[in-house]
Amino acid sequence: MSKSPLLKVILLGDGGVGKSSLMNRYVTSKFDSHLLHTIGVEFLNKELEVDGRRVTLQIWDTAGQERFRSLRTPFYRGSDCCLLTFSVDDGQSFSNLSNWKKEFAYYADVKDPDRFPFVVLGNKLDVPERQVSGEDARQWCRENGGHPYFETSAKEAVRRVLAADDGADRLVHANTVNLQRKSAPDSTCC
Ligand SMILES: Nc1nc2c(ncn2[C@@H]2O[C@H](COP(=O)(O)OP(=O)(O)OP(=O)(O)O)[C@@H](O)[C@H]2O)c(=O)[nH]1
Ligand SMILES: [Mg+2]
Repeated sequence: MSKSPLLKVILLGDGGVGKSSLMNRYVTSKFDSHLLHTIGVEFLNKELEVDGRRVTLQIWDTAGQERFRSLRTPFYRGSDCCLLTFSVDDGQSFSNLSNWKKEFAYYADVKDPDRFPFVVLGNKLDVPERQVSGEDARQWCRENGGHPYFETSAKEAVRRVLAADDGADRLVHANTVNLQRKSAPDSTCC
């Protein structure tokens, strides 16, 4: 049998917006409220079936803090999809999306960023003090290339999984993001 195609997906966004938490949530049901900042990059592979075809999703989690810039940028090349992540309780992380997009396009050598499959994630939906509305985020996506937008909560997702769990020690079967989908104005994806 032929090897399943590899899809490289990279998570970018300010330090602390929850990139590592989202990646951890995708693999196990763990949520750590005292997670340490990532240094450099980490990745994991996940086998998926999309429309009847097996693919290997290779998720790259990067360090968002400015001081780690030179450690993360060499890993942008060859990405098939870029997840631009901000936190809905942090307006600055939302304002920085344009910078993340530019940084990615430059180091990944993307010729036409508006045609590249970026997906925008607004994380920490569970936090009550929201600074960025869903409408603001959707507007940014519309004006910057029509990127799909999903609201997420690494924390709430894990809570729900644990609540639904009957106590068996099992792995989470995470939702998959449909990269073909053009826009999803009201979608939430935990
Ligand atoms: N309330 C809440 N807290 C979250 C959520 N996701 C992450 N956090 C918390 O936010 C903090 C930062 O999360 P990380 O996943 O380390 O953030 P990061 O984007 O990987 O940060 P860097 O590695 O520095 O780039 C941690 O204390 C997490 O527990 C969420 O959905 N809700
Ligand atoms: Mg991290």
